[in-house]
Amino acid sequence: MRQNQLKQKIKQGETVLGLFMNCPYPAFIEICGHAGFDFAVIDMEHGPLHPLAAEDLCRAADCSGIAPIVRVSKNDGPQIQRALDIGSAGVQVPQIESKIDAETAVQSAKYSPLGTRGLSFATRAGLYTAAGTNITDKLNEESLVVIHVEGKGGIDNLAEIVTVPEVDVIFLGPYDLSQSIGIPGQVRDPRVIDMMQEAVQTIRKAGKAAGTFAENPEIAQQWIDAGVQYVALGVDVAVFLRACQSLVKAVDRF
Ligand SMILES: C[C@H](O)CC(=O)C(=O)O
Repeated sequence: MRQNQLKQKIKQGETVLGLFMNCPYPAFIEICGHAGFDFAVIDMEHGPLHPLAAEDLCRAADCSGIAPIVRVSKNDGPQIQRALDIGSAGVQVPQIESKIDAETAVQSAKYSPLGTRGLSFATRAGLYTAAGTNITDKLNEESLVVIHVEGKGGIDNLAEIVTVPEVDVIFLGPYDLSQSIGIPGQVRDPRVIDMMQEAVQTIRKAGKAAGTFAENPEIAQQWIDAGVQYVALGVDVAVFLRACQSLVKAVDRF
């Protein structure tokens, strides 16, 4: 899948499946593409990734047609710009609490006239040599903007947040949501699930795509059935941990 096909798929109402990547090893993201994932979230919020490693992950993603999306550590213009300059197909911006937060994220992600993203083509996204050409409209069109609503404040302001143009996906973070209502980590608690289900309806009614995180395929399926289109199924390190645990458990060592 070419990078911009992710956005097309989402716009056509298809469900897309990805996972979070914390590991800097390019082969892992390439393998995820071969496995059939549509996107990988290169996690610069909770992962230990250096920008050079993130750029190599974007490069490796292109080898197997998986769309690399960078999650920045906060709603910060320079970070969002760099994430797109290194060749990601889009950005995920955490902790959006208000309409102004969402507008700020869009401004940082888009070139004029939609935003204030700084312009240099001496970047991977600019193919290093594209100076003098006019591809800002194309890059604006292709870049995917995913915002995280993951606190009670964001949920309270969701009806306004969903009106912001150029936001493609509103990602509900179950862990941060659970923490924001005083039950940290209890992502299967009905209070979290009810809040998320209601949010999915608000997002869909506004014509946006809803996204979320699922720890396993059963939970992913439940959210897909509830109308979530952009599903991050696990985190690379946790997937590796579970695989290691099942190997160790499978051998009888007396
Ligand atoms: C795997 C992610 O960190 C999920 C997330 O953002 C959440 O709050 O949940």
